[in-house]
Formats: sequence, C-alpha cells, structure tokens
Amino acid sequence: MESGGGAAAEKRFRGLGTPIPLGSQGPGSVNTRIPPPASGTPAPMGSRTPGALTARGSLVAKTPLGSQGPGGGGGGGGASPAGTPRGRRTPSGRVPPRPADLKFQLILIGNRGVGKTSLMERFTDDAYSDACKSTVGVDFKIKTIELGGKKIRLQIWDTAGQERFNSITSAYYRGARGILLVYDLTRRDSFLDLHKWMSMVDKYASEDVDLLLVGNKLDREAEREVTREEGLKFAQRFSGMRFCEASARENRNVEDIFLRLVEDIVRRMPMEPLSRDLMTGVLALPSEPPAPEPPTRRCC
Ligand SMILES: Nc1nc2c(ncn2[C@@H]2O[C@H](COP(=O)(O)OP(=O)(O)OP(=O)(O)O)[C@@H](O)[C@H]2O)c(=O)[nH]1
Repeated sequence: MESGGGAAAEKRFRGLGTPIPLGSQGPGSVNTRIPPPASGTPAPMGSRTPGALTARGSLVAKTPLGSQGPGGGGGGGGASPAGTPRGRRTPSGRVPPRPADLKFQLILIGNRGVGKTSLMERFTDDAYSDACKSTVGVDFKIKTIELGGKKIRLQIWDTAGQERFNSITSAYYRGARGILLVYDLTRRDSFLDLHKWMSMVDKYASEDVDLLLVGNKLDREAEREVTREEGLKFAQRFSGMRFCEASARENRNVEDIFLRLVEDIVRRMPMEPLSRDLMTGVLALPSEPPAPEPPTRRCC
C-alpha cells in the first residue's frame, strides 16, 4: 500500500473538489439496531441527565478482542432541558440547566486499536484503561463544554476500526461537523491506511467537515514508526486539516485536540438559519466569517 493519501482522495475537502466515490466498503456485518443519525441534523442529544457534564449513550459494545458480537445497550431516552423555558423551575422545583447554545457531532475514525475509544474516554471522563477491547459498530458519548462564552454540547461518535463495520460506521459520517482521523504512531500500517479513511471521508462526510489528524500513543516514543514530520506532511495535503500527536494514556494533548477542532468548527459556522433548538440559547455569531487561517502548518 502506498504511503499517504491517494491523489483522488486529495481532491476532496471543503468544496475544493467534488466527492469522489472511492474505494469499496468491506462486507461488514450489519447491525440494524443502531439507528444512524439523520443526515445533516444532529441526532437526538437531549436524552441525557440534565446538568451532567458528560453522558454515555451506548449503541454498542466494546468487546474483548476475538469475541465480538452485535453491540448491546440502547441509546436511552429522557427529557430534554430544551423543553423547559429558561429560568422556570421544573415540577420538582429545580432550575433546569441552561440549554446548550450549540450542539454538534464529532466522529473518530481510524484503524483498529489506534486508540479512538481511549481518546474519547480520556476527553469525556478523564478515564483510561490498558485493556484491549474492540468497538463493535459505533459508540457515543456526550460532553458539554464552555467555549468563548458558549455552551456547546458535543456528541462524540466512536467508530469501530475494523473494516467489516464500514457499512455501519459510514452512516455516521454525514452528520458530523468534525472528524478526528487517528493513527497509531507506533504502527506504520495505521498511517499507511490513512488514505483509505480519507476515501471514506470523501465518500460519506459532509464537504465542509473539519478534519484533524491525530498521531496517538505519543508516550511510546521508543517504538515510534511514523515521524512527526510525516504526520504533518500528510495533514498539509488537505486544506485546513490540523495535525497533532497525543497520548490518551498519559493525557497529553487530548483536551487540546478536541477543543481546537471545536474552535475551528465554531469559527467556520455559516450564518445559517438557526434551528429551533439553537434558538433556545443566546447565540452570537459574527456578522462576517473571519478571514480563514493559512491552511497548512497547524498543529499543536
Ligand atoms: N501506550 C498507549 N496505549 C494506548 C493509547 N491509547 C490507547 N492505547 C491502547 O491501545 C489499545 C487499543 O485502544 P482502543 O482505544 O480500544 O483503540 P480503538 O481505536 O478504539 O480500537 P477499535 O475499537 O478496535 O477500533 C488499548 O489496549 C489501549 O489501552 C496511548 O495513548 N498510549
């Protein structure tokens, strides 16, 4: 397999090229119990405990390697705080939390075992485990953050890296505002496969999605197989793609990568008509989008 992104994959991204149907999906088992989010619209996110900073929605399972089966669990349901007018008390007498000003989805993709789940769990729960479990289908977590005075509710989708799940996971690309493309810097194959993932992005993601390339397992410097320069060079081939090396294990750069991606997304948000959901909060968008940053050399 050739190194880096294929030429066709490079044509896409942010409207610079028409998405090109590249590559073919692996056969993948189909887990029809997982409802993909509607294209272009945020999946329901009001189903978690109001006030909780993070929440898990398990549509999925993380199973020990070699014993995978269809993911269990349900997304859960519940009341959305958006249903209660601001400042009013609920029947139980509690003041509901301020609704989010913005809500959107991020998705983690990349080869099996590169650390997608670990990065997500480090970010959402500050948790990490050395246990090696493989995601079946998709998983997600919710995290609410404050950024620039805005309350932003993130739904973070963690996808299975195994090719056989591509037919399931690809359904989640379309609704994502941001994609974290992860490789393991101690495994060259996971870097060489990035062009495959970019082909998936090309084929299934929204054209204006923000992308961030993450070289994970920075704590294993002695076993490094991909140099930082190679990672940076790959990212530079795609307009606006950020690059960062991180360690979920040692919690290095993890918060940074998510927050920078969210910052990019918020900064580039178009002046689109606000959905009813968003109107429940104060949303101050600049009248004109700021001048775009130079597309390359952005890394942490
Ligand atoms: N040393 C080190 N190990 C890590 C790091 N991140 C994840 N791991 C380990 O790598 C293995 C795979 O991590 P996961 O987070 O399950 O990988 P994944 O990309 O979600 O894998 P799939 O669900 O199969 O696609 C686990 O044993 C983790 O403990 C890291 O930053 N450093």
